[in-house]
Amino acid sequence: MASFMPSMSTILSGYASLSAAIMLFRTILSEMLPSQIRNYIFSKLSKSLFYFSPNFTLIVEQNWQAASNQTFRAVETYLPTIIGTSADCLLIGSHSLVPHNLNMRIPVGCKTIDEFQGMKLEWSLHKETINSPGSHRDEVRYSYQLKCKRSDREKVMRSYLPHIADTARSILRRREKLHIYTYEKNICGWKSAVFKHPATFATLAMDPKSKAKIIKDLDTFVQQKDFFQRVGRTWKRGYFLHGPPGTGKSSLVAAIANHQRYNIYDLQLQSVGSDAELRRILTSTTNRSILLVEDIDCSTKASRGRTKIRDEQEEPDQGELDNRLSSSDPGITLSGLLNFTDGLWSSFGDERLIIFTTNHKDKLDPALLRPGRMDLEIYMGYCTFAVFKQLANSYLQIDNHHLFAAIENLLKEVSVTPAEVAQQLMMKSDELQDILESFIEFLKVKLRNEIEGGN
Ligand SMILES: Nc1ncnc2c1ncn2[C@@H]1O[C@H](COP(=O)(O)OP(=O)(O)OP(=O)(O)O)[C@@H](O)[C@H]1O
Repeated sequence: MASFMPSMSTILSGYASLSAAIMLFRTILSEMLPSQIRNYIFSKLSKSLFYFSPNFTLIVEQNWQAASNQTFRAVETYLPTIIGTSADCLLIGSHSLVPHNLNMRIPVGCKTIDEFQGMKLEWSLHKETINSPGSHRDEVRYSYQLKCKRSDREKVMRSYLPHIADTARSILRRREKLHIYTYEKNICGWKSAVFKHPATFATLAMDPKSKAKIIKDLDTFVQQKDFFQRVGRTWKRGYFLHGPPGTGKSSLVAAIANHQRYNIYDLQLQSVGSDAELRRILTSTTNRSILLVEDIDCSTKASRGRTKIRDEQEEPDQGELDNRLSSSDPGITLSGLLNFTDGLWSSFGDERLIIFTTNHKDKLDPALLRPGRMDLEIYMGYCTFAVFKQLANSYLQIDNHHLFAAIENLLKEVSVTPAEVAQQLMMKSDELQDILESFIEFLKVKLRNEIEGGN
């Protein structure tokens, strides 16, 4: 046994040779190699050594308890900011040919290293295809994996993950591109497109007091996180927009999205088969977004059913209403809809707006508009003189004109929508006088038709 043991002098001489070799190697590196090559070798060496040391893995899946996982979203937003030379492969793409406008992500199976407060953190993206029984379509799920040293685990949880959440939040707040999502029944999910609607509160013509009230409401809402938490309510707000077609309801939604920098989930309730499907769809929406249900009067069995029921009896109880609405044909029930404004909707998500629009408020079930359900009711009406002046300022860049008095008088008598006024003011002529005279003529004809139609 002793014969296999090296002697002390052998160990010492071996140690001396190794030290000399390391010193020589370091001298060669620092004196003979340029600093860039030196740094490159050190970074490769430390990266290789690091690969052997991580022994703790954190997994961030796309969904968390049946809803979209906000940590996944934060990581997805954060990683492009740290992808540097350490990534072995990159996924790139863009929505325009503007130089420097490339988006970067790590592709599935590739790795990138982040450094934070002296820790090395290795990220990778993974994909899993799940064959759900009874469904003809495979489900694809993504997850991020974070590998680090076990000894760094506490620091990762305490400092690194909050750092990712903070960075992602501030990126999302000044996100350049907004998206509009529409629900596609055939893929059972949301399909996104870049949202580029130019409407803003500056271009939207509406009663100045109402406009100021909405802007104040929105600005207050974003600052109320602590308030909602304190009073035990979900951080959400509901707006109900109504008025005739062409009065700017969609433009107002776009102005709100641009003001808040919120994505829009545009939900056509007709495309949703059942309350269960509605719940699934809604839990896959993200925070800081608008859930938009346009033309709610013609999109639910809730509103259609009500008319039928109203003919039969005055106040059906909720259970009866559900049964009637769901027994024959599938679709969303009134209670399903109310569940996402009050019940279910209140139980998940942060910083969300829900907006219903209709051209026919009178066709809606009053239960939808009961106090406490929608926080703000906004009427978008026919063009008043104040609204006309805003449109004239936008389209013609004028604040006054001697023909304004005639227009003011006519607008008191004619029902004309801002969309119609905008169309008239876009008339192709260099002469302001021609445009306004032609607009006056348009109003007179409309007035004549209204009078004749009324007789
Ligand atoms: N209040 C307004 N301010 C500025 N432009 C407006 C306004 N209302 C309408 N417009 C112009 O008319 C177009 C159509 O308006 P918009 O679609 O917003 O009306 P709407 O009330 O949503 O109509 P609908 O009920 O038919 O969907 C807009 O793209 C915009 O150019």
